[in-house]
Amino acid sequence: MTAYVMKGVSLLGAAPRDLVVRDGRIADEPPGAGAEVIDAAGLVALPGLVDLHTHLREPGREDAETVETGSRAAAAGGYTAVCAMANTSPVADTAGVVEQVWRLGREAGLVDVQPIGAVTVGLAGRQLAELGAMATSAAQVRIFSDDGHCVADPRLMRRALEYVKAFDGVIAQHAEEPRLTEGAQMHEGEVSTRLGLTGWPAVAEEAIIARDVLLAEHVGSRLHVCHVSTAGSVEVLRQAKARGVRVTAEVTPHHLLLTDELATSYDPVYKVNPPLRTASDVRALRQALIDGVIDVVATDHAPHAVEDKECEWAYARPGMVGLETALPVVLSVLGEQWELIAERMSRAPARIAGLAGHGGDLAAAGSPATLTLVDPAARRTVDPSDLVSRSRNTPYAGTTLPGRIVATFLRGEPTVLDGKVVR
Ligand SMILES: NC(=O)N[C@@H](CC(=O)O)C(=O)O
Ligand SMILES: [Zn+2]
Repeated sequence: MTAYVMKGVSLLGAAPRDLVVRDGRIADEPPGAGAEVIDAAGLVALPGLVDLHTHLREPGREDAETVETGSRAAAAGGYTAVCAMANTSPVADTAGVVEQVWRLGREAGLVDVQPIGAVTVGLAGRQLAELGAMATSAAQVRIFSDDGHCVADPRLMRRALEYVKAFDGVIAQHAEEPRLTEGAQMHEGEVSTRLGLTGWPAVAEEAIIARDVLLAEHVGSRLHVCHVSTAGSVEVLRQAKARGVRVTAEVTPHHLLLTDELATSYDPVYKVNPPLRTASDVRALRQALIDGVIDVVATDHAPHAVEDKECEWAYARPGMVGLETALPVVLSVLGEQWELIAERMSRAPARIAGLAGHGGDLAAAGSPATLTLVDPAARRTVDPSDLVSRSRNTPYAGTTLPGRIVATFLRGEPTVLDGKVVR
C-alpha cells in the first residue's frame, strides 16, 4: 500500500504541517522512502464527508444514477460514506435489496455505501417492512426511512420507533402531512399566490415533526428528521431537544441558500421536496445549523433523468443533485468555520449512522486516513456538463462557489487526486 505525505496541509485551519498516511492510517513517524508527496500548501484537511441522505437510484433508475456513478460523484464532492435512500425500484424493503446495494457499493469501492431500509413495505405506509431482517443482513441497516413519502400513520410510526429501539436503530422521517400537500407544487406563500401554483404549507412539515418528537419521546427511541426546511420546524426541534428527546435533524445545502423566488422562472430545476422556502426560513436554518438545533448537512442528492426534469413544472419530478456542490455551498454560507463544517458534515452524520472509521480525528496517529483535502481559495463556476454524476439537474449552473475538492482518501487509498476521480 502506497504511503503519502501531505506537505504543508492545515488540519481544520490549524498551522500547516506534514500529514503522513501509511497502511491506511495517519502515522506519526516519517513516511520513509517511496512515499508519494502531495503538495498540500494552502489546502485544508477535513475528515471525509458523510452524507445521511443520498439517492443512488439503483436498482431501477440506472439511467439517472447507479451506485457506481453516485459513488464517483460522492468522492468528487469529498465524501467517504453515503447512506443510500430506500426509494429505489424495487424498494429497499427486504434484506435482499439492501444487501444488493451494499454489495454494489463495495464493488465500486470509492465510498462506503450504507443502505437505508424502508420503514413500510413498498413505501406504501400500510405495513412495516422486515426491519429486523435488514438489520441482521450483511448490510447491517440501522437507519430506516420511507423518504419521498411520509410515514403518515401515527400507529405505524410508533411501532417502527418501538421496533428499532432494540438495536438502537433510527427512523428518518420525511415530514410531510400528505393531506396538507395534495397537489402541491411549491412553498405556500406570497410567491405561490402570485404564480397561481398550489402551495405546500410549512405547517405540513411542522405538524409531523411535532407529532414525531412526541412519539419518539413516548417510546424513548431515536428519530431523525430529514431535510428540515422551515423556521417553525426549527422551533419545534429546539423545544424537543431542550426536553431531552432523542431527535436529530438535517438540512440540505439548497435550503441553506435558495428561496422560493426562484420558482418565478418556472424552471423545474428548482422544484424539490420539501420546496424552497422564504428568506426568513433560510436565515432560521442557518442559525439552527450554527446552534446545533440542526445536527447535520445532508445533500438529498436526487438525480433525475432529463425527461423527468426538462418538462413543464407540474410534471417535473422534485429533486436536485447535490453531492458535488455541497461543501462549496456550505462554505459560501458559513465561511471557513472548519470545526463546525467537520462536525456537521462528517462527525455528526457518522455518529448518527453508526459508521465507525468515519468522522475521525486527523490529528491522532492511528486514525483511519479517511479524509478530504480542500482548496478554500479556489472558486469554481458550476457547469452541469462537468458533473461526475450521471444526472445534470443542478440548481447552481453558472453560479460561482468557493472551494475545490483536491483529493479524497478512503482508508489511505486515494479516490480523488488533483480533483479527478481516480478510477
Ligand atoms: N427530495 C426530492 O425532491 N426528491 C427525492 C425524494 C425526497 O427526498 O423526498 C427523490 O427521490 O427524488
Ligand atoms: Zn424526502
